[in-house]
Amino acid sequence: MTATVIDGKEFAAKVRAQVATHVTRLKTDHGITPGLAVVLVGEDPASQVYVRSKGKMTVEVGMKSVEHKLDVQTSESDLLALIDQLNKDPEIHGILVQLPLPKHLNEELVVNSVDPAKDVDGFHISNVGLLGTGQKSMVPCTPLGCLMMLRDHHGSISGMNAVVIGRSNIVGKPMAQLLLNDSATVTIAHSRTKDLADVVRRADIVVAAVGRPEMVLGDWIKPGATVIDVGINRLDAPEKGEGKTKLVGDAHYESCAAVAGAITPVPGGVGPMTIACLLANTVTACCRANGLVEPEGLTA
Ligand SMILES: Nc1nc(=O)c2c([nH]1)NC[C@@H]1CN(c3ccc(C(=O)N[C@@H](CCC(=O)O)C(=O)O)cc3)C=[N+]21
Repeated sequence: MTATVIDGKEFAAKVRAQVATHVTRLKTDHGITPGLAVVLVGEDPASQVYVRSKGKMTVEVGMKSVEHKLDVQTSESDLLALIDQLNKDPEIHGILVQLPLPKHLNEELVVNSVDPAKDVDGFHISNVGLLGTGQKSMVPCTPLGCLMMLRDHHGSISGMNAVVIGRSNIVGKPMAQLLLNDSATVTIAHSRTKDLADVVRRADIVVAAVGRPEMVLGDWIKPGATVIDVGINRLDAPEKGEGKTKLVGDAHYESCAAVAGAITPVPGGVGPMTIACLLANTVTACCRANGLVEPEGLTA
């Protein structure tokens, strides 16, 4: 069997088009422009590229984009003061603090200082608790994007066996909660799981989010299963020329695609959906802030 490729790039473009429609409606019917603020501390080149592409797409869907680039040595109190200012700013509906932060800053404290209603990353402890109890919350962008692709591909995932590999607060844990809320049978596995290959072989849905390049192999995959590859690993690619690099996922694409029923590629899979969901979350936050009906299909 050769897997159906789930095209995250195409799907993300559709999600962004839906977002744009809602932005237009908010502007023309209510005179409101959703605004997203992104805070970047330090000058990590990969983060800068990512922040730029977010800013561009935010503007493309008609929203207001604000970028705050702070020096790598910014103090915690200065960062918290900026977050406080953004929390109070009525033109800002979503706030994202790019992670990881430089070592001298307390990430938990910073994340929990964002107004939960503007927490478009869904990392605030209130949103984590709401998601964990099946209540309305802001949902982390990467898992939300994965859920949208799974729902689209399968219609319903109720009763399916899902194995999430990885237990991070950013992907693994919220992914498991979302799958559970959709009535999948969920196993959270990780690098220390005993007989990991055998655990994965039972899965109808495999979400690979361990952060180890090409770790999940084709012979771990149940024939016909769906593989969602969250990993984005940049590896040296001397075969492409000196100094060249390539992106690979946490799943070994060729061997998995030979067995799976469906698979997301890297690049062009989960990554673009993450950004689309960030924009979707900003519209959702804007609607909730203004007591308006929130868009269907853009939330969990
Ligand atoms: N508070 C916070 N929220 C985040 O959501 C967050 C963050 N911090 N820190 C950094 C990571 C990284 N991240 C990516 C999103 C999309 C692509 C993406 O679209 N990647 C393209 C490839 C891009 C390329 O070619 O390099 C793809 O997979 O097709 C990548 C990386 C969000 N992050």
